[in-house]
Amino acid sequence: MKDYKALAERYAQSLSSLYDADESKQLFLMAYSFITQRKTIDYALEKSKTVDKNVLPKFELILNDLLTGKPIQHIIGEADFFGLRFQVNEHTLIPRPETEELVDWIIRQHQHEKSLSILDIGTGSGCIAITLAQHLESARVDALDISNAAIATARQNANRLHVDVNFIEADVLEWDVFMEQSQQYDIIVSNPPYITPKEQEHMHTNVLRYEPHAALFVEEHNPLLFYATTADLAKQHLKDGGTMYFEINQYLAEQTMDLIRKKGFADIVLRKDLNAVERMIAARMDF
Ligand SMILES: C[S@@+](CC[C@H](N)C(=O)[O-])C[C@H]1O[C@@H](n2cnc3c(N)ncnc32)[C@H](O)[C@@H]1O
Repeated sequence: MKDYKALAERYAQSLSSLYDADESKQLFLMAYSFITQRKTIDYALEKSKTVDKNVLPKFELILNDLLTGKPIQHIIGEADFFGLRFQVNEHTLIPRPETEELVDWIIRQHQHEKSLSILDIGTGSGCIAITLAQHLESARVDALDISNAAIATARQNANRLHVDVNFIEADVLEWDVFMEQSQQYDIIVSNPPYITPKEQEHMHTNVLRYEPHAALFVEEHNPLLFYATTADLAKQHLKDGGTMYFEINQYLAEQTMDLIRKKGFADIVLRKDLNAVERMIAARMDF
């Protein structure tokens, strides 16, 4: 580990200042390239020039964060999602590639429809809501989350990306109190918390240490609570012919399908992600 750090420092000194980006980010990328071996030393050298000595302390900090396993996205404060760059922090889940697949599915299904109304439940960084608003022509998008801090971050992301989304701070479990009957949607989508406490032991410690637990975990005795709640909400607030989309827990795929069936939905489709894991569901109301 120590040699590794020394090696990274040595190469950081000859890091290029050709980039316009923030120096610490350059240094981070250098260090990261060594730590992950994703980029070769040749790549680093090709970009090399002498780096200002004043920057080295920053490099130390970044490198130490990396060595303790802090996610890259939290170090640079950004994550890529569907070709867009989102600000992320300790209050928001880092958007995942599986969720990009869910969004891709929705866009392909609805790209030729105009004036869609969409509700994203548990928006976090806003990645689903903002990406859909950007890709689906003239869509009107509402997005809710229980976390005030997540909503603030999502709002900043929408502003930075020049996308119009109506953010609502609310607890979805109380939807029947705050939602007006007139709010009707073509699409209701949710990537809710779905990990049971028992699954924690198989999870990477960095996820447990750095990501918001309220975004990840449900209670052991009621792991499908958010799916049942959203299905009830959708029965009242999906337009005739509207579709509900979920990201799901792969270990609870059958139970989630059963639940949605029992709630009266039809045309239920279970879809695998690129890793062949049962990861998402679409369903229509059987009116
Ligand atoms: C798995 S994260 C998904 C974040 C984002 N949509 C994504 O796909 O990256 C679940 C989100 O649900 C929110 N959440 C948890 N409990 C909630 C509740 N009762 N009502 C509304 N949102 C809730 C969390 O704050 C978190 O942002």
